[in-house]
Amino acid sequence: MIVAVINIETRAIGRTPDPSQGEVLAPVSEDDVRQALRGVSDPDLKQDIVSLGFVKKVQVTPERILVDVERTVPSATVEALLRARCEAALGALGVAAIEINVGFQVPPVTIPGKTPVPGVARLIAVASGKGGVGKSTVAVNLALALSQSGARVGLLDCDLYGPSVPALFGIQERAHADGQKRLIPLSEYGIEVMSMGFLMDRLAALSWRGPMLHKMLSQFLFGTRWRELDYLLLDLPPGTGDVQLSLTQIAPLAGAVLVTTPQKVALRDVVKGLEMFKSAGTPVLGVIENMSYHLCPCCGERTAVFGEGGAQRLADKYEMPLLGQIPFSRKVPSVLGSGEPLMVRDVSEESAGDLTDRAAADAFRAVARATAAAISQARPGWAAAGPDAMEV
Ligand SMILES: Nc1ncnc2c1ncn2[C@@H]1O[C@H](COP(=O)(O)OP(=O)(O)OP(=O)(O)O)[C@@H](O)[C@H]1O
Repeated sequence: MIVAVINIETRAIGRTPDPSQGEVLAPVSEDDVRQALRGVSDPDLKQDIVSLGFVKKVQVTPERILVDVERTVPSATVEALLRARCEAALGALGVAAIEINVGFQVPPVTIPGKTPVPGVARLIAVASGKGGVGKSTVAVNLALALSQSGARVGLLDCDLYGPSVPALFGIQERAHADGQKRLIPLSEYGIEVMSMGFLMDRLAALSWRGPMLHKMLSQFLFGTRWRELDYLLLDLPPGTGDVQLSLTQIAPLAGAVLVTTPQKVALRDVVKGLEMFKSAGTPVLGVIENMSYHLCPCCGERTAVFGEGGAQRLADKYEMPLLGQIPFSRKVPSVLGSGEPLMVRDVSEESAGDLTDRAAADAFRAVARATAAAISQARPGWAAAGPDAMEV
């Protein structure tokens, strides 16, 4: 009994027991390990990893503790940090070797009344109230940033009348169908991409009415051979027209992000998008403010060209997160059409990338992290079908 008391004290102060003083560590149990890991907070979700259900396996022998941690958000960016936090928490247990494996699995979401998209775990709509706010640019770079964080990502260009994703990726090829008449997405920089631009002549004008648009969107979503994607991003046309309404009806959206600039006119139209998603039961993950500010490449001085704080005020008013602020970047527009989005370019100082490009790339990475965290906790279907609607 006395030994046990000494042991508890020994663990609590985190030092190696001294056998000459009669200190012997009692065998560490799985419960001890889980208890210690309750003190480890997930860097993105800000909750302890045990309550989040991320601790999947604990194995304890007198010489070694093995822990498998499986997150629901891509882990590449936080793997080392989380491993270090776990090691620090378990170090006090006094076992010689500690092995922590960190991985992730994005669990698929099923929304009652909506057909799942084969091969896709979570669909995220990228929408804007106004045209020209940089929605497609954000969608492409967000897809790349998510992919760089370890996720398998696809991008569906839902702008049937004016597809811009092929130009942003620099894809000239046409898409083909397989033996079962399913469209095969094109692949660029590790992203699976499908767009109307891969099926028709770039210059051909399309004039379809609602039912035809609906049919084409269904074909793109359910008739494309997506290959085990964690996230499929849908780049919506601006506004709240036929395509957006069709998509909110048929696509099992796990969430939506709204892209805006800081200008009043753009912000005002974001609210319409917000209402549209709300009435469809699609959680709005947050707002992304693009062209937020300009950084002087020489001195780093920040200028709010279109005004300051607009998206933050909107986010506060409608109780949604501001997922990030993306500054003007010289490399974003200059590469339009050349097929090299900012997130695949080397913008390091050594390669003569300037401050504005590095700031934009950092902002896209931060937006991707915030979006992945938000989608992992989103509860689609609540507004439409009540809190029990979602099955994960
Ligand atoms: N952060 C940025 N810095 C500099 N230029 C940008 C930035 N974001 C977007 N742009 C430029 O703004 C223009 C509009 O961008 P984009 O085509 O992505 O907008 P959009 O909202 O998708 O437009 P639409 O929906 O009307 O097609 C493009 O020339 C693009 O290069």
